[in-house]
Amino acid sequence: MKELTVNTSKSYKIQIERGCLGKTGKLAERLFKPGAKAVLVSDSNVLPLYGERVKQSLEAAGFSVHTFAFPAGEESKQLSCIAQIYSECAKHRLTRSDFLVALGGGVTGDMTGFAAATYLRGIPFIQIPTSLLAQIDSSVGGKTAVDLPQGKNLVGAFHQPCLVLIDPDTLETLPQRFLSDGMAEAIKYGCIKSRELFDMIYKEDIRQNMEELIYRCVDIKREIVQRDEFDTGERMLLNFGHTFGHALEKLYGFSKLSHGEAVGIGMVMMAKCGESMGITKPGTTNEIIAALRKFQLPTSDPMPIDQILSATAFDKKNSGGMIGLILLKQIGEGFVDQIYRDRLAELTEVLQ
Ligand SMILES: NC(=O)c1ccc[n+]([C@@H]2O[C@H](COP(=O)([O-])OP(=O)(O)OC[C@H]3O[C@@H](n4cnc5c(N)ncnc54)[C@H](O)[C@@H]3O)[C@@H](O)[C@H]2O)c1
Ligand SMILES: O=C(O)C(=O)C[C@@H](O)[C@H](O)[C@H](O)COP(=O)(O)O
Ligand SMILES: [Zn+2]
Repeated sequence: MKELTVNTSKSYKIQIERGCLGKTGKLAERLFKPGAKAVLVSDSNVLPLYGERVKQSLEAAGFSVHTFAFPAGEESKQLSCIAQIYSECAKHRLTRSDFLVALGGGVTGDMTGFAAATYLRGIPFIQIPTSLLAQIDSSVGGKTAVDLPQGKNLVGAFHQPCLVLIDPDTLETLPQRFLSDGMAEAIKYGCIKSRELFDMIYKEDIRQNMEELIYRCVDIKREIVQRDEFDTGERMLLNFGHTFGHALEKLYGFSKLSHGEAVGIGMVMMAKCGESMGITKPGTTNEIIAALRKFQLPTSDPMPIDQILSATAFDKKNSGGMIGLILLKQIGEGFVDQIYRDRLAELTEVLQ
């Protein structure tokens, strides 16, 4: 078992332990009054796999639990689904001393977190991430959101969970495509902060060491988020590959590319730009491509660059006429560069 504490505006624990789903009730007892109500939010794939285990654990601890599942997939990450979660909360008369539980991947976590941030102007929620991506990234740090047709995560709030429970055993049922999806974000951490982590991912049989991978990634994210909870500086590093990645997701209607696939392509594009500007160490792009290929992740996309650049208008790192770009000096060393948006075309010429 590994445990970490996140010290942000709210302090909370992250527990990484095989089989810990069955401990949800015991851990929630420390946070909520006996008899509190919970709405357990999940998706159509995950609820049948793990819903009963979590529900029973919470009920055994004296909580009253209602479940709600939405159709699995990024296409559900919309305001209409949030409205359905609100309806569940209202139907069961949740108060501010009650709570939500997000059981599933990043889509479940982001939506449940946003519903928790806004229902009654804020109620607590527990993150129980079941995809690799959610275990290493989305369950920690309090970014919650839904997509709009215009772009990714355009409506959301910062709302930290009160507990993150990570059971690596749930990865046994995760389809290969989504395991790879999570590996893209793991490679991201290596790129921005740790050559050692990057090498571990690239050179070792990482499937044998998932707990260590989860711990290392979450620890990097925790440290960054503690220093910049509200995304005004260092936290933007976690967006490496996301400016073009989010643009691609949006351009394909949030259906063709998964988040990790799009971010992987975005990282390659950024590394190429950095190399062509003479900022990034030569050979970095090829290293990233090789790491992504190890997990059968795509490394390029035929979408025309002018369309990608137009779609970046909705990136949250835009401010006035400037946009924050996340670039690498080398693997393990990311930095944020503010540039004038009208220079984007020139700086990305290498991608034509
Ligand atoms: N808030 C953040 O900081 C943050 C960080 C990274 C990504 N995200 C968001 O996370 C989302 C992507 O997350 P994701 O890749 O987990 O997507 P997802 O939630 O859609 O899960 C991927 C697929 O795996 C299935 N699944 C999840 N766990 C499973 C399990 N244990 N067994 C079987 N199937 C399982 C889901 O049903 C789904 O079909 C995107 O919307 C992205 O924007 C948010
Ligand atoms: O936690 C963060 O900060 C991140 O940027 C993590 C990203 O992996 C994640 O995809 C996040 O949701 C993107 O945030 P956004 O602010 O660009 O919507
Ligand atoms: Zn991401």
